[in-house]
Amino acid sequence: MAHIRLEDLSLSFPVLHGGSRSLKKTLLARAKSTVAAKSGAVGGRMRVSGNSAEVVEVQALFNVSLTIAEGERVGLVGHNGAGKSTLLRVLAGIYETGDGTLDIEGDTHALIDPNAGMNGELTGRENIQLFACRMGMGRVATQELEQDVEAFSDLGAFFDLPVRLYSSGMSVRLGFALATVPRSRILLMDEWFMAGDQKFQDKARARLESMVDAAEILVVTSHALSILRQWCTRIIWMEGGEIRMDGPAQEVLDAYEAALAVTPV
Ligand SMILES: Nc1ncnc2c1ncn2[C@@H]1O[C@H](COP(=O)(O)OP(=O)(O)OP(=O)(O)O)[C@@H](O)[C@H]1O
Repeated sequence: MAHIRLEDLSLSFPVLHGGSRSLKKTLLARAKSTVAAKSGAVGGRMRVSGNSAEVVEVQALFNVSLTIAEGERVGLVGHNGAGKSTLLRVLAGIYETGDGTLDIEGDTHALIDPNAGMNGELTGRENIQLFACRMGMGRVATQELEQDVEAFSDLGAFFDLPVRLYSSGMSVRLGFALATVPRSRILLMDEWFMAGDQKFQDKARARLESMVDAAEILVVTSHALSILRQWCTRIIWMEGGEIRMDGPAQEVLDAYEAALAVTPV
């Protein structure tokens, strides 16, 4: 049975080294008042590193423990910098779990970066062929993948031009079409996957929904609460790197929306 278990995970990023004393003082003073402001906060906690007084670090996650069982569709909500994307990256294995433990049963697929693995000098088609080669796919499977991505991304002649010439929206089309091909038991998804122009978004939504239906566990981060209400059975509300509330989707989203209504953003 697929599951995710995370115990006492804390993760911080160094953001300022040495010298700049006045900047360090300003950052720490600001951080103190931001954390105190609770739901109106932005970003993780800032503190002077325990190892070196010369390093200021952002505590992106702090003592996070959770268990996600098969069949659960979990949405992550919270203010900007609350730690949602960092948590998603930990679950995807992109960040190491320095403190704490992570136990995952089931293969994961992370829809986090639309341009992951893309080479700007190669054309869209060549990038797809390179991906197929890395995945050890045979000739027929590669051709099918190429046709699928070409049709879905709808890039016309640009499919055969170098990716560095694409607009950001065109890159999203190619990245999305490719990233949504593999199927896995655990699907981790950042909200940019719901972006794009309206025509593409409608097509993308249908493709995503079939992926979500096929996955055994979904963890998605989004500020689009209507999508979370539609897709999720459970919501984890993050605040300053910690879990503020975790429970049934409707209950947590109602509480979150009520907090947003009384807190100027
Ligand atoms: N690579 C990094 N280096 C330094 N600090 C980082 C890095 N990634 C994230 N942070 C910091 O960690 C904290 C949590 O960031 P994270 O991206 O997880 O927030 P988020 O909840 O996804 O925010 P948003 O809703 O704005 O996308 C923030 O204070 C951010 O500044």
